[in-house]
Amino acid sequence: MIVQMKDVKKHYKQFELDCTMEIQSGRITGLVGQNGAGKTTAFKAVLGLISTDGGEITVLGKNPSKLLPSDKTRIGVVLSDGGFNEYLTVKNVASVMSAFYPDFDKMNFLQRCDRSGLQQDKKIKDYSSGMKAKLKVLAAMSHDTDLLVLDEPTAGLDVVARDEILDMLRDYMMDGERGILISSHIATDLEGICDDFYMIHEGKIVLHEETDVLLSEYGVLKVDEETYAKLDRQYISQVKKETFGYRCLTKNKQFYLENYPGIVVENGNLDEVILMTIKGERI
Ligand SMILES: Nc1ncnc2c1ncn2[C@@H]1O[C@H](COP(=O)(O)OP(=O)(O)OP(=O)(O)O)[C@@H](O)[C@H]1O
Repeated sequence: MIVQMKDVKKHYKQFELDCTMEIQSGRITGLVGQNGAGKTTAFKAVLGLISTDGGEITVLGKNPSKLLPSDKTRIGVVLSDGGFNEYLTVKNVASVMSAFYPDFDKMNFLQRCDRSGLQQDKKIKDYSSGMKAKLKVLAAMSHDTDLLVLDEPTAGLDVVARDEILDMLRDYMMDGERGILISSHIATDLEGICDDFYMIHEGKIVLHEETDVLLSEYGVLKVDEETYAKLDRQYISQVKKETFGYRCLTKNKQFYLENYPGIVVENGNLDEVILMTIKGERI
């Protein structure tokens, strides 16, 4: 286990985090949630950047406050509100990284920047958002890490730039001993790359599921009132009233496909699950 959070609490004036989550090696774990749900707070707790008010956190076998500089070099980080000084060039960034990380491979970093179209002498302020995002991810991966913590690395990017970043992350995972914790509010990004994901809502983890299970076993039933009244609801987890009747989230779509051949059963996807979990009622 690379990261373990157990009942981790953080109180702010109008917000309370209560988070239990695990990140295993060889896996990409996603954290999804609306704006203000607590993703960045959870990430900062994992990284020891904020104090917590309860619970236990273990990162690479230690409490975050006990991580030595040599442990911290094993963690690559992209925070949504972080970044390099805009007046630096890629070459300057490489020099800064060399000073911080003994195992930083400058040549490899500069080659990868070149391949990603990042000109070495251009100031960061003159890069597009996509290029800035790629630079942050490349820098986070440029030293020998076991864990990447990426808070919204693809936010605000077009589909091509997003895809390039997701490809970089797939490359990074080729060595199976590593793990990634990534947040995004673009569900399709996480579906395409994560092995499992957690959903956070108002500071609480409301769902943890394997992506494969979600895509193969979850489904959404759309039924009129009459059908809903007769429906066996033992495998329905959330329900939402619609103009046509009811929209129902199930973790066992096969049951309804076999037993109710007449009704509409759509395949589950992360967007639907998020919507139903937040807007629907639990039954
Ligand atoms: N230092 C702080 N003091 C008070 N409240 C805070 C502080 N940091 C975060 N919060 C509050 O905690 C809540 C969760 O914020 P957080 O940044 O973790 O959400 P998020 O899921 O990352 O959202 P976003 O996607 O918008 O970045 C918000 O209501 C925010 O206002």
